[in-house]
Amino acid sequence: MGLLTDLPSTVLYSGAALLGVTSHLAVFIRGEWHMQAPILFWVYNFLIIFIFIIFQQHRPNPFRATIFIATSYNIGLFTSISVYRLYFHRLRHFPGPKPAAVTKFWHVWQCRHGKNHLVIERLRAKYGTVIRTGPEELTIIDPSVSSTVDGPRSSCTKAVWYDFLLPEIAINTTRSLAEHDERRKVWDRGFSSKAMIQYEERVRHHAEILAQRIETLSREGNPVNVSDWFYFFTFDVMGEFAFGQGFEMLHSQKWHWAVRLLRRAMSLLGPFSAVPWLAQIAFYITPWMWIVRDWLGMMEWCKLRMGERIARHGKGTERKDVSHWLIEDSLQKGTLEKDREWLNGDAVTIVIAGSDTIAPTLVFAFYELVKNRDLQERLRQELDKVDIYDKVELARCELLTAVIKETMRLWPAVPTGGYRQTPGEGIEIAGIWVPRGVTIVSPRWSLGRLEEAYEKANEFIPERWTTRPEMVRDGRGFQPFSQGRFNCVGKALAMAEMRFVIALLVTRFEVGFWGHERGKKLVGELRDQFTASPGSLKLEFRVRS
Ligand code: HEM
Repeated sequence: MGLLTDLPSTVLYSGAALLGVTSHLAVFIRGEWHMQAPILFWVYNFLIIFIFIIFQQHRPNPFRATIFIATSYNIGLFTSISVYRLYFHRLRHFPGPKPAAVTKFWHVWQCRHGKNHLVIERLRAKYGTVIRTGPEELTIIDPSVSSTVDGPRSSCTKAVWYDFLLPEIAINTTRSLAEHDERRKVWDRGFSSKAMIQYEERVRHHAEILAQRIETLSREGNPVNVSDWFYFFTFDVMGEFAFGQGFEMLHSQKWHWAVRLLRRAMSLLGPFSAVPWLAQIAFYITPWMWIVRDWLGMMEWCKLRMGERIARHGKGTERKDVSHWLIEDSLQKGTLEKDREWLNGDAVTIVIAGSDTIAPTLVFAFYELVKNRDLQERLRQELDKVDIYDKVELARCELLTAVIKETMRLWPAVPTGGYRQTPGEGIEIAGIWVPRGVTIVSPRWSLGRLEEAYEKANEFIPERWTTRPEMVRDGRGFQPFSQGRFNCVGKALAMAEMRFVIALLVTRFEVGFWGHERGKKLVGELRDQFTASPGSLKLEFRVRS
């Protein structure tokens, strides 16, 4: 204690700065620390209070001395981190903004309006294909990346980002390959062709309600804000698949409060997903705060619904939904109580992954169909020739599938997300050697707009997927559902759902922009918060005679 109180101030502050440098070089330089962030936060604050108490008895101005000591430590720590990341780090030779190499906070600031897709586009224009977008992160905009990091021979894992939601755990957030593969087997059972038939019936039922609602609005001479209605539809469907009960938004014609919470909480993923350690601190230390409270409130709501869903399992009233298969597996293994966190997390996954992806894709598909009325008419002609209630016939409609694919290319539901981490031995990606432990970002938004990969890349031309294949110069980067072990388990359901909704609405209505609407808000207010969150789009649906 004497050492701390008797030493001259300059020696004390220099010692604190040296301790900062040492703690970086000896401890923090290795491994991942984001999950320890809450503990580190408490230890740091506890030590500061402790030093202040000691100084109170021995220093003339204890408060000032404590602040100086903390500041000296911080300066030592952050100078060491910055110098190391800029001049000695394994990624120092990669181009990119210097502040991004020092701290992820640079990216947080750039994404403060939820426009990561545009931030990356600006960086691509300035730095080219490979950009260091974080101290340990490379964004690589090359069509070959997906097959390298997600292909069958890849041993890449999911990156630190996926710890963002801990302690909740779910199939799409676990970073353990073994745990993921085990859980995936259970999920696959829930998406067997037998299970799919039951889901599709319910999708159709809800789509019919959607069409009726739209018809009522249209007959009353009202616009249809598809950025609301397509979300009402998808959330109602997925709520049923997760908890055996929808959110009833198609009936109430307004947002369910839990979905509102969920969507507000998802906005966290826009700017803050770059710093998962900050999210951990917020979850543990400030659970009462603003969006954190929304997130935790939404999780609690899902937990309660899942509890009710489990209670209904096996009773005569139960309808087979995705949760049925997850609960059934836990019951068979006798691990229901142990698996509760998985079941809660997976239920949230069903709702978010199933709704927040299909809804924006439908919104943008209709945006493109109203921009190009000739295309809409050609699609209608194709659909008028088939029985849209026949799933197989619908899947054979080439233009319909092409419209969906082209929408997913230009307006991907997951615009920049899907981060991977390079394995222990490092890996060659797009002809570059990337060392171990590096986060790889391969943004679909930018890949879909690569002129090297697509002729007239910024134009919506569905024929590139049918009669004009030469317009796809390099299709390897087109992975809207991802590929390999982490690929989308709901892909077939999603395609069937989107095909049916588009077919139903296009054959029943003629669709145009409402009034002076031209989609300015839709695109201008589009936010990238892992999934795409579009602005509003008001359309006019006129019942076909
Ligand atoms: C347009 C519709 C959809 C698109 C574009 C889409 C896209 C994706 C993508 C890109 C991934 C990989 C995410 C990552 O790497 O972190 C993914 C995973 C996943 N999706 Fe979808 N998805 C769609 C619909 C659905 C539906 C309807 C469900 C059903 C509940 C679903 C459930 C999942 C699940 C559970 C995963 C995690 C799979 C795993 O890690 O094994 N998705 N999806």
